[in-house]
Amino acid sequence: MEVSVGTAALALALLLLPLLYERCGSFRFFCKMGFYNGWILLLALVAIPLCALRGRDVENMKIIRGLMQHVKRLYGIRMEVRGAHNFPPRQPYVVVSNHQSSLDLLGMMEVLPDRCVPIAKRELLYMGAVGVVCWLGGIIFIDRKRTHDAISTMAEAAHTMLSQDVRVWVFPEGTRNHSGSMLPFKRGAFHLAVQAQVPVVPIVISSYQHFYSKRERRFTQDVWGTGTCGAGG
Ligand SMILES: CCCCCCCCCCCCCCCCC(=O)SCCNC(=O)CCNC(=O)[C@H](O)C(C)(C)COP(=O)(O)OP(=O)(O)OC[C@H]1O[C@@H](n2cnc3c(N)ncnc32)[C@H](O)[C@@H]1OP(=O)(O)O
Ligand SMILES: CCCCCCCC/C=C\CCCCCCCC(=O)OC[C@@H](O)COP(=O)(O)O
Repeated sequence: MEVSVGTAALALALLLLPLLYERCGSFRFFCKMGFYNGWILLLALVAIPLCALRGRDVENMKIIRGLMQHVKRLYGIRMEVRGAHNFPPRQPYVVVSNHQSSLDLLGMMEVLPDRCVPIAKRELLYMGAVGVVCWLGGIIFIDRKRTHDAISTMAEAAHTMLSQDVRVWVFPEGTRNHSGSMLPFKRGAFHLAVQAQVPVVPIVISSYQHFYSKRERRFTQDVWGTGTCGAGG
C-alpha cells in the first residue's frame, strides 16, 4: 500500500495536535479562544434569519441570549448570580458594569434583562455575521473617537429608553480591562441616566483571573470559574 507524503503529514499532524493541546498551555489557550469566536460566529449565522423576521428590534436580544446561554457549559464555567431581584421591575434604567474581556458576554447573557441593549463600539458592526446580529438586536453603536457623535447617539438613546421602554447596558470603563482594578469611568452612562431620569443599576462581573488570563495565555478547565453578577438598585 502506498501512502503519499501529504497523507502521512496529515496523519502526523492529527496525532501531534492532541499532544500539543495536552502539553502546551498557550496552544490550548488559542484553541479555546479560537473556538469561542468561531462558535459565536456560527451562532450568529443561526441567529440572523431568526432575528431578521422582526427586523432591528430589541426583542431580538431574547433570541441572542437564548442562543448564547449554553456557551458557558462548553467551557465548564458555572455562573452564580446574586441580587438579580434588585433590577427595577417595571421601568427603564442604565446598567453599568465592569468589562474584563470578551468572556463578559457570558456573564451579560446570564443576567441580561428583557428589553435591554448594550452600548458597543461601532467596530463590532464590521465583524461579519456578529455585526449583523448586533444590529438586528438593536445594540447601540458609538464611535468612541468622535465624542460629539457619541453624545448625540446617547441623547437619542435617552429618548428611546423612555418612548420604547428600553434598558441600556454600558461598560463605563469604555474598554476591556483585565488588570483586576477599575479604570476611571467615562461619563456617558451617567449623563444618559440623568437625561432619561432613570436609575443606574451597578453590576459586577467577578474577576475570572483564577481561570482565565490573556496575558498568561491561561484558560483552565479544571478550576470552575464562578461569574458573579450582583445587581444593586
Ligand atoms: C447568538 C448570536 C451571537 C452573536 C453575537 C453576540 C453578540 C451579543 C451582543 C453583545 C455585545 C456586547 C457589546 C459589548 C461591547 C462593549 C464595548 O464596546 S465597550 C466600548 C464602548 N462603550 C463605551 O465607550 C461606553 C462608555 N463611554 C462613554 O460613555 C463615554 O463617555 C463617551 C460617550 C463615549 C465619550 O467618551 P470620551 O470623550 O472618551 O469621554 P468622557 O470624558 O466621558 O466625555 C467627554 C466629555 O463629554 C461629556 N459627555 C459624555 N457623555 C455625554 C452625554 N451623553 N451627554 C452630555 N455630555 C456627555 C463628558 O461629561 C465630558 O465633558 P466634561 O465637561 O469633561 O464633563
Ligand atoms: C468580515 C469580517 C469577519 C470578522 C469575523 C470576526 C469574528 C469574530 C467572532 C466572534 C466575536 C465574538 C465576540 C464579540 C463580542 C465582543 C465584545 C467585546 O468584548 O468587545 C470589545 C469591546 O468591548 C471593547 O473593545 P476594546 O477593549 O476597547 O478594544
